[in-house]
Amino acid sequence: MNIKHIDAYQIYDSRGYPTLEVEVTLEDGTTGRGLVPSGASTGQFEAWELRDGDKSKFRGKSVYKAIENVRGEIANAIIGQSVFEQEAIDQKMIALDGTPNKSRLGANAILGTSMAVAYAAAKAKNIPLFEYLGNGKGYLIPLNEIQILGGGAHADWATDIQDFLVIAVGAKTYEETLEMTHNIYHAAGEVMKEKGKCVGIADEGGWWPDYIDNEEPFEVFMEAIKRAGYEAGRDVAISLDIAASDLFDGENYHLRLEDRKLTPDEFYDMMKLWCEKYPIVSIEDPFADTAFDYWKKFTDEFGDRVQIIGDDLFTTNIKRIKEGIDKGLANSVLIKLNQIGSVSETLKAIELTQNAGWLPVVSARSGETEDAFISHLAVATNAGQLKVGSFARSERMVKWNENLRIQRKLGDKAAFIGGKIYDRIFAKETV
Ligand SMILES: C=C(OP(=O)(O)O)C(=O)O
Ligand SMILES: [Mg+2]
Repeated sequence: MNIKHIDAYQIYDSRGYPTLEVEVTLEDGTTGRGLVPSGASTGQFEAWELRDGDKSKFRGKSVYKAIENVRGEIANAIIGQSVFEQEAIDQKMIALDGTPNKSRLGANAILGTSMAVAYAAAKAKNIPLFEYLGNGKGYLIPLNEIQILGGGAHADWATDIQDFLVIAVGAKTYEETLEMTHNIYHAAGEVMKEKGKCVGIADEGGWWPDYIDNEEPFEVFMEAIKRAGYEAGRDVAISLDIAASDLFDGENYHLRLEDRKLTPDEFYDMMKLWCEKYPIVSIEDPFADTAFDYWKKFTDEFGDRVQIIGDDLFTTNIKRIKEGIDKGLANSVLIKLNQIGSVSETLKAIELTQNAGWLPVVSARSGETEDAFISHLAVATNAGQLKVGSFARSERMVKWNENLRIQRKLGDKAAFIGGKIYDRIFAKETV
C-alpha cells in the first residue's frame, strides 16, 4: 500500500507550547498521525528540534518551518513509496536531511512523519501498532516508573533533583502497579499539604514541592509509602532522575536549593550515600553526560544492585550507546523517540541495548501529547519498563491506560514480570 499524501499542522503540547502533527494518507484512504513530543531538560547530543526564530531559545517557538519541510521536501521524497518500508523511508529522510543531527529538516519533522507512517502501516494491515512494530513478538507489559515529585527544569528548580519516582517492584500485575502508585501519589500529596510544602503540580504531573534541602523529599517520600500501606524496598522502590547535566557547570555540580557547589568527587559521594541510605532501585543521569569516569566507577560499584540509566548520556543514539556498552558506563538506556528522530533508529537502539544484556526504559518527554505511541513501542519490543512522568495529567494517563487496553488485546499472550526484570542486570554480576 503506497503513500498518497502527507500533510503537517501545528498543534500544542501538554505545556501549551507549539509542536507538530503529521498526517500520512494512503492510496486506500487510510490515515496515520504522528504527534511529536518535546523535552525541557534536553541533552546536548539530541537530534535537533527545528523551531522558528532564535535557535538558542527555542522553547515555545512555532514550528512552521518544520511543517513546510514535511509538506515540501519530505512529501516529495516519500509519496508513492510503500508504507510498509519503515526503515527505507526513515533512511531516505535522514539522507535528504544530510546533517548528523537532523538539523536541516528538523528531527521533529522527520519523527512526526516516521510515526505517522508506522501508524498508517498498522492501520492498513488492520492490526494494533504494538503488533506491527514488534512483528507480532511483543507480549511483555512494562513495569511503570512513575513520578511522585517533580523538580529541576520541570518545576522551576523547586528541587535540584528532577524526578522522584516510584517503581512498584513487588506488584504481581500491571493493574497492581497502577493501584499502588495511585495510593502513594495521593499519600505524598497529603503529607506535603500537611507540611505546607506543596506548591502545585510540576510539568509531568508530580507534586511541585517547596523545599529547603535535597534530603527533605526523601523523608516525604518514605512517609508517603508507609502511609499508603507499603514497605519501601519490598513492595515499592525509589527511582531518581538526577538529570545531572543540568546541574553541571563544566567543573562542579551546582545545588541551587542549598546554594552550594559540589566537586565531582563530592557529588559522587552524595549519589553513593543516597543509594546506600534509601531503597533506590534505579537512578538516571547521576552524572554529567561527559563525565565518563564517574559513570564507569559508579556502575562498577552499584551496577549489581541499582539500575543505572543513561538519558542525556546516550540520547537514544546508537553510536553513543555502543560506546557506553564498550566502556561499561551504565546498565540501562532511556529510550526517547525524539532524541534520535525516527522510529526505525529507535527500534535499533532498543535492540542494541537488549543484545548487550542491558535494560531499555522507554520514556515520554516532559512536553507530551495525547498520543500513546510509546506504550505500543514498549510492548512491541518487550522493553519491560516505561517511564511517562506522573499520574495526574491526561497526557500521562493516556499511556498508562493504553497498556491496559494492549494487555486486554493480547489476552493469554500477555505477560507481566514486574521487578523481576532487574534480575537480568543484577544477577549477572553475582553469577
Ligand atoms: C523526561 C525527561 O525530561 P525531558 O523530556 O524534559 O528531557 C527526562 O529527563 O527523562
Ligand atoms: Mg532524564
